Amino acid sequence: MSENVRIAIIGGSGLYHLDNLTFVKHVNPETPWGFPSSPIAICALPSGTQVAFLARHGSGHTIHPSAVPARANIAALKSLGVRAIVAFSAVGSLREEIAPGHFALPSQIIDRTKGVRPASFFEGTSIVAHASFGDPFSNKLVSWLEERVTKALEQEGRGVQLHTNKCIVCMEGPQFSTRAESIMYRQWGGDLINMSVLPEAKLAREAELSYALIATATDYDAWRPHEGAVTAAEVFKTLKANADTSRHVAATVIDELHAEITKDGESLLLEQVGSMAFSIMPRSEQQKPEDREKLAYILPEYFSGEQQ
Ligand SMILES: CSC[C@H]1O[C@H](OP(=O)(O)O)[C@H](O)[C@@H]1O
Ligand SMILES: Nc1ncnc2[nH]cnc12
Repeated sequence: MSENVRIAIIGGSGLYHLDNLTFVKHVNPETPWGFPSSPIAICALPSGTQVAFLARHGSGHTIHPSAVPARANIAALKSLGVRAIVAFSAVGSLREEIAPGHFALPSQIIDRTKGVRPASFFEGTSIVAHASFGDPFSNKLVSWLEERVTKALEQEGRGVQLHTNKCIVCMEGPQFSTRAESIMYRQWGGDLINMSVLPEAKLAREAELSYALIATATDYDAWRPHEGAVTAAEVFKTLKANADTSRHVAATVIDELHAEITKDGESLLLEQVGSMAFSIMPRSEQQKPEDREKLAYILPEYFSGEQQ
């Protein structure tokens, strides 16, 4: 079910719709990994450019971070024709200078999930692949966004600062970290913490989609010695303002991003396209046809048609 939509926005806690854009319709593709978190809203800018919006935890925030159907989400977006994802996430700050209300573009991830989330499209199949993940975000998309998001924040005029080149820790949750863990993550080089960037970023990589995260800080987690540890109530205080700014940022960058990724010739922003060619283990004689069919949903270039 291909729509004429090349960009997706994934909304996290507090960001459940893009009501600053014109709603066109909902689509709800069933993928080989089930249905996405909620129906995907196709929205339009005044120029006519369309964007797919998906609420990570469902539109009523009913899905726990460990239970987000990330494979279905990424597969569904790819099936619509999406090539680049800009994901938003409410995060804790592990650094004094990243205050609640600030935004950040991370460039690295430390994985503290506990192996309970399916993290690969290849899991459970007869096909083995090892995607390259040293640079877990699409560097070109991230640096492209840096300038545009900075401009969008200045234009909004609320004084929201953008931090770049940060490292985000992804923990399992749903409980927040202990003080000891929070201090340890700082020592490891962590700057931000959330419960959602993984496996989302890994799956986007396997599906050859460009993926960047805009982290929106809500709290200082639990590392500050003379301050209380984070509570959900504290997070809620900044969610609405962060969501308003996120909608403004999204609406500001989408047209230019769409033009960039659909321009003639190789777009600089589609650096992931073709990357899985060297990640799939080549001894293909024993690959099961039903597994190839399943994987063709996200990677038709490699798995549809006759086995080589
Ligand atoms: C509501 S606090 C914890 C919750 O918020 C973040 O969600 P998201 O990344 O979808 O914005 C964090 O990752 C946790 O899931
Ligand atoms: N302190 C925190 N830890 C994990 N996820 C979060 N999301 C928002 N704040 C968080």
